[in-house]
Amino acid sequence: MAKKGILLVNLGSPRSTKVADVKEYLDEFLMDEKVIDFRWFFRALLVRGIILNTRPKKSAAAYETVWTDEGSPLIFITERIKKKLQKIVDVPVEIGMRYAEPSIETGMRKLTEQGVTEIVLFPLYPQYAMSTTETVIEKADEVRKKHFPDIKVNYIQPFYNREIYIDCLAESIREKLPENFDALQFSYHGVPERHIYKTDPTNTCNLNDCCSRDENPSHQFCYRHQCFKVTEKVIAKLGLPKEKVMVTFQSRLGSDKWMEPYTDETLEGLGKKGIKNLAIVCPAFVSDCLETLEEISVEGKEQFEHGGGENFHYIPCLNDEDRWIEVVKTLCEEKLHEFYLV
Ligand SMILES: C=CC1=C(C)c2cc3[nH]c(cc4nc(cc5[nH]c(cc1n2)c(C)c5CCC(=O)O)C(CCC(=O)O)=C4C)c(C)c3C=C
Ligand SMILES: [Fe+2]
Ligand SMILES: [Fe+2]
Repeated sequence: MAKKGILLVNLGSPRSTKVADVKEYLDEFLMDEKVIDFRWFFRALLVRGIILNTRPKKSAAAYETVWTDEGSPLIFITERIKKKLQKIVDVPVEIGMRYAEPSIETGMRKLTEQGVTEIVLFPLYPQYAMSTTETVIEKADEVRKKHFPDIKVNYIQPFYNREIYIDCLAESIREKLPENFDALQFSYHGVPERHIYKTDPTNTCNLNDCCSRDENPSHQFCYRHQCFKVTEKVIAKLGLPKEKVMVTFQSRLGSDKWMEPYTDETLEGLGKKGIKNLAIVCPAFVSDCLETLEEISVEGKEQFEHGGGENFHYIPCLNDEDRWIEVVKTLCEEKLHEFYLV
């Protein structure tokens, strides 16, 4: 009789805030062809010849500001999600990171050591992107074929449009919204525009109005559409007027054209537009991490205040909130049942 298990997969963090460890992590991350999508030679030239000469020091200093006694927030929050989920499901649960440790291989090994032969793998990203969902699935397939050829893996799809997730996110935001705010900003992690074109098998997305349409063949693989959809559904639940809401994209890297508008430039300009009280949320991330705790809560606040803003209110990610753990459980159980159906 097959034994089932759950593997929760998140992005991963360096093992410590030492510059050498951050460099090793960034090397693995940025040398991933699904992240920097150039041929190996040009990727290595850019990453190892340019980025890794300066970025590790800067990133290590940033990690230093968010690191705690428990380590990287991204890792210990994923660990907490695992522990809470384990209490309410009756199959083993492990975590694995796309980059660094504990790796996907480590997570799969821990599951197989408990006798698991069928894994439900959950990439913890609400929206599909080549640099997140797709690279996780590719890596997990590679690991499975190489080390665990006899196990089956079933993947949970991006859940950006699932009502249970939207309800959960909307409720979480509602509870944390300040009494008075002039605008609510949805800041999603950006991707280069090229990635969206590249992963559109239908060639019907031109990164224009089509991403906001209710129906378009490209939506299943369009990160931009999926960010807009989450925003649209959440503000409908919250009963907020569109005029009070903004969507922006953060964390760009390099000189390519990334999706616009950019979060940092927007934040600098809000004060002059009369937005003095801002609430901001980052729904591309289910757990708080460097990109929310440092880039938004600290740097973003400074950018907003520099531009004349007064009250900046960061709304934390879902992290290990009980209502979110229930959503994780439901999505996992749906996939666990698919195993019974085949
Ligand atoms: C949530 C989805 C994410 C997408 C899409 C994404 C794309 C993407 N990221 C980079 C470059 C960097 N991202 C970094 C950190 C980081 N990115 C995500 C998530 C997405 N990235 C998370 C959760 C984190 C935080 C990790 C942590 O340890 O807390 C970093 C490292 C930090 C830094 O130096 O700024 C880089 C670099 C690219 C190039 C990209 C798409 C092409
Ligand atoms: Fe689109
Ligand atoms: Fe990133």
